[in-house]
Amino acid sequence: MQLRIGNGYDIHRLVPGRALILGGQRLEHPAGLGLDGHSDADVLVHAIMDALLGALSLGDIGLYFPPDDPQWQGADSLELLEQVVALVMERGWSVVNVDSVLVAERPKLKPHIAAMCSAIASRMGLTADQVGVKATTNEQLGPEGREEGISCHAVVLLQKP
Ligand SMILES: Nc1ccn([C@@H]2O[C@H](COP(=O)(O)O)[C@@H](O)[C@H]2O)c(=O)n1
Ligand SMILES: C[C@@]1(CO)OP(=O)(O)OP(=O)(O)OC[C@H]1O
Repeated sequence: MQLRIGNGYDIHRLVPGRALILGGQRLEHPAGLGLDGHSDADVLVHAIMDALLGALSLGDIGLYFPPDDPQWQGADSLELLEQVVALVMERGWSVVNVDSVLVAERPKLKPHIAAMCSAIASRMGLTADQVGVKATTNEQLGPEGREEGISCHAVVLLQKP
């Protein structure tokens, strides 16, 4: 059996007047902020997509969904994730597991983690226990700590018989 590992990272700015969508869940920010981007700016799903592509040296999400292409304006990142998983599966690979960490000062993400795992797992053809989503503050340090943005790191493991 062959194994491949991939890692992904993304960060988006927190701004007024935008929705806050993480792992496909629409959340409320206490200051009414949301994530800016060409798509729905779901940093968690973007980091997972980049980890999947990275595991097979297939480039990054900007290659498949260019940020200057109007086709992806307001895109639902979970739908893009389905397309990236298809690229992986058509090459004979399957996902062993996904792990990720969201860096966000607010809102409290813990109550939403299970829903994020279920939504991501269902779009990836996995069970929720194959998808890890964790959250940490940045202890008020750096851009995430100043609530200028939310970032996410993700890793995936792929296997091929
Ligand atoms: N936006 C967040 C950040 C953190 N959590 C949870 O709180 C725990 C402690 O966070 P620290 O940054 O102080 O280590 C963390 O392990 C998460 O369970 C959260 O729910 N939402
Ligand atoms: C999926 C895309 C599509 O525009 O989303 P964006 O909201 O632009 O987010 P970013 O992580 O900056 O780049 C990835 C893009 O491919």
